[in-house]
Amino acid sequence: MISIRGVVKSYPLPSGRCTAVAGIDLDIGTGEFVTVVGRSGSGKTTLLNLLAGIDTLSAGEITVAGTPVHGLGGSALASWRGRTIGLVFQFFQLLPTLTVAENVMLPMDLCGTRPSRGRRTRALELLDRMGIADQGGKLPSALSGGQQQRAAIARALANEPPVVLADEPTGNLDSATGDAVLELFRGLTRDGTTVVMVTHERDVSRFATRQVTLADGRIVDDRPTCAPAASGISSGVTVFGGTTAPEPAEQGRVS
Ligand SMILES: Nc1ncnc2c1ncn2[C@@H]1O[C@H](COP(=O)(O)OP(=O)(O)OP(=O)(O)O)[C@@H](O)[C@H]1O
Repeated sequence: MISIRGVVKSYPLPSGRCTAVAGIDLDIGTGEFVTVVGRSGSGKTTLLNLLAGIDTLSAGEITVAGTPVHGLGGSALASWRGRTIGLVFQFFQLLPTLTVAENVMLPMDLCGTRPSRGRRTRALELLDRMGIADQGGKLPSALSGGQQQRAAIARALANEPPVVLADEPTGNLDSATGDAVLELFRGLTRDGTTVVMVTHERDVSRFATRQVTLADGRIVDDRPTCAPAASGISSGVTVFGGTTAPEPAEQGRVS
């Protein structure tokens, strides 16, 4: 699903060049749940941004779902990203003036996926799957941090992307709510979605299938984890909404 070959990313600085990614080769298969860990400044976010085509390569090649990302630009890149990549961020990045349902509809609006009548239905289905069906009409600011991240994940899934890229998605959540997010990602992989997640937390091996460690822009470790088989989404289980993420724990989250 993802092929990374000889990837380098450097930034010009007044004092010289900063090499954030210093030569990475990596293959990630369909349905893998890969965590990318490493010290601050090791190049994790840069690598994720390169995968999403948010940043441009200095050297090398990246192919995602059969498309050479390095060969795309402008509207073709934006269209490809909208249909292929679901992005999840630490601070949710929901548009504050749109309702939660409208936020989830946004990727479909931008990419023209589904007839416009079907977009709201799809958004409400996704919110239901995330356990926040009753929050669709509210503005994001009315939701807890955990609920906002569920909404952001619903938005990321709107166009049924084969790849989800998440940058510290649990960094702003308490541990129970964060675990529920990780459980959700694990459930997605059962349906064949590939998940790559940057995290500072090393103790996520029970959710992910593989852990890649970066140092100074290079891979210094790449190993399978002992995560049990994925479950959840495809079996119809609501990952959130009280079954695996009890509300009392979420009330303690940072919002
Ligand atoms: N736009 C930029 N211009 C110049 N240098 C940059 C830029 N973006 C990142 N860097 C540098 O590249 C290196 C890698 O940064 P990156 O954000 O990828 O690391 P990270 O592992 O994600 O760090 P953290 O865990 O703190 O988020 C750092 O030295 C950073 O200062």
